[in-house]
Amino acid sequence: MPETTDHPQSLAALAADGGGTAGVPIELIGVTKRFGSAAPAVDDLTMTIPAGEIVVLLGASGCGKTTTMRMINRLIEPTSGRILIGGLDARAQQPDELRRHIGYVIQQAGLFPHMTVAGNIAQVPMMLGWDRRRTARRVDELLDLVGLAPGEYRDRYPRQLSGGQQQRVGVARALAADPPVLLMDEPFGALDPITRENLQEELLRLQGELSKTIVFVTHDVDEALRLGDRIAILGAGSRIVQYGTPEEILADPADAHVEQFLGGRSAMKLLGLTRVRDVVLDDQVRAGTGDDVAGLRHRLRDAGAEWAIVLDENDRPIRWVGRADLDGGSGPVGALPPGPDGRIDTVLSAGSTLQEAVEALLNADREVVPVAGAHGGYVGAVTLTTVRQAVQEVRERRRPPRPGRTTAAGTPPAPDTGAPSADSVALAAAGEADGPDRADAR
Ligand SMILES: Nc1ncnc2c1ncn2[C@@H]1O[C@H](COP(=O)(O)OP(=O)(O)OP(=O)(O)O)[C@@H](O)[C@H]1O
Repeated sequence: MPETTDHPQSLAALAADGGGTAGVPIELIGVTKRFGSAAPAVDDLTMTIPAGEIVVLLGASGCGKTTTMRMINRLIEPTSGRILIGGLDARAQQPDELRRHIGYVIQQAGLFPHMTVAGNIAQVPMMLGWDRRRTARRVDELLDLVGLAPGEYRDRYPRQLSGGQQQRVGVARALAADPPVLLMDEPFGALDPITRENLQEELLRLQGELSKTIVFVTHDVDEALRLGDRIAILGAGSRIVQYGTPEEILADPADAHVEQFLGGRSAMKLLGLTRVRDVVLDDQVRAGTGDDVAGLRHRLRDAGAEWAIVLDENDRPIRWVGRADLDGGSGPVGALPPGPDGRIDTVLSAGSTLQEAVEALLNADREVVPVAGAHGGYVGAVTLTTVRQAVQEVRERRRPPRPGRTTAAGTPPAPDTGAPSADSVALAAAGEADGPDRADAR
């Protein structure tokens, strides 16, 4: 092992001392796991999980997702291949030590029933030899972070918590020692849909603050699309069928298997991922309340339009005014009596998804819905044509060049982390012996 390098030699050294450790990349290189003589559970898997991203492993039951994940924290030892975490060979780390710096969240939280919430969260800090005061402070900080009031929850036992609260404690426990990597194995699988959605939102919020590298296993396509910066769709033996961003996968599914997996509603799902602000909006004839009625009539005629949108002095949409409302009128537009069909029920925000836009269009009385920018000012409008064009455009834009897809499957460009090269790290210190397969990490 080279002694003179400035690079850290262990994940413990990578983890800042309570100071907010960001994620590190994970590389799996030709990783295979065989259980006995059966076909490999994981067969020669090579993939890079970029630092600070949520990468979702998505695939049918038994395809090897959990085995893949558990090889990262050495709950399962690979039969062959290498796994680098932050550039460090996982085999060169003591398994226990490695696991203290890789958070692990499983279905139904896996909390110790005889320990309080605080006791559960304090497990890893105690193993790391933190003193009581520091540990107690960290427990409260983490409870706050996952949205549980420390005073109310720290002394409860797991049985006194709902499933969702238990899972929040599970996440707090996994984050206790501020690990750069979080492994989450179907963490929300046992929760009802509403709790599940809330926790997904919470996870995204947390990740916005923490930027960990998160490997997330699920069978649920919608969960994958919602959470993943990238999704790896796995076939038998964890073979990568497609690896890309949700938009890339929806816009250009690698094959019929992926399309089938996506549930055949890829256009609708793409709508849910695309924001109104990112598409070319339709423009409507605009009118200020002080504009002259006769002038507006001419403008509508010249534009071949039936309706204009009336905006207040701050450009906020007030109502629609039609050619028929203007006929025979004079003076300012703002003085016209409101027409029966001019009401604006819905104004979309620029942050709305195209799916929300379609819902608004279906519920609206007209085939156009205005969109407001940050301060409520009108920025354009959505019509069904806008939506259709946007989907086509997203598909074109997201579609990677064909030969590139082989690159996408396995190795997205890894950011330069300044981590040591694999060769600078001792390789075989931990030996090859199988670890405690199927044991749950604490
Ligand atoms: N300890 C073990 N001994 C023998 N076979 C195992 C062991 N663990 C997993 N397997 C087998 O390896 C394959 C992959 O299992 P794994 O749990 O990784 O799949 P998975 O994709 O996570 O499935 P699920 O979505 O159902 O959890 C399966 O065929 C499974 O039976």
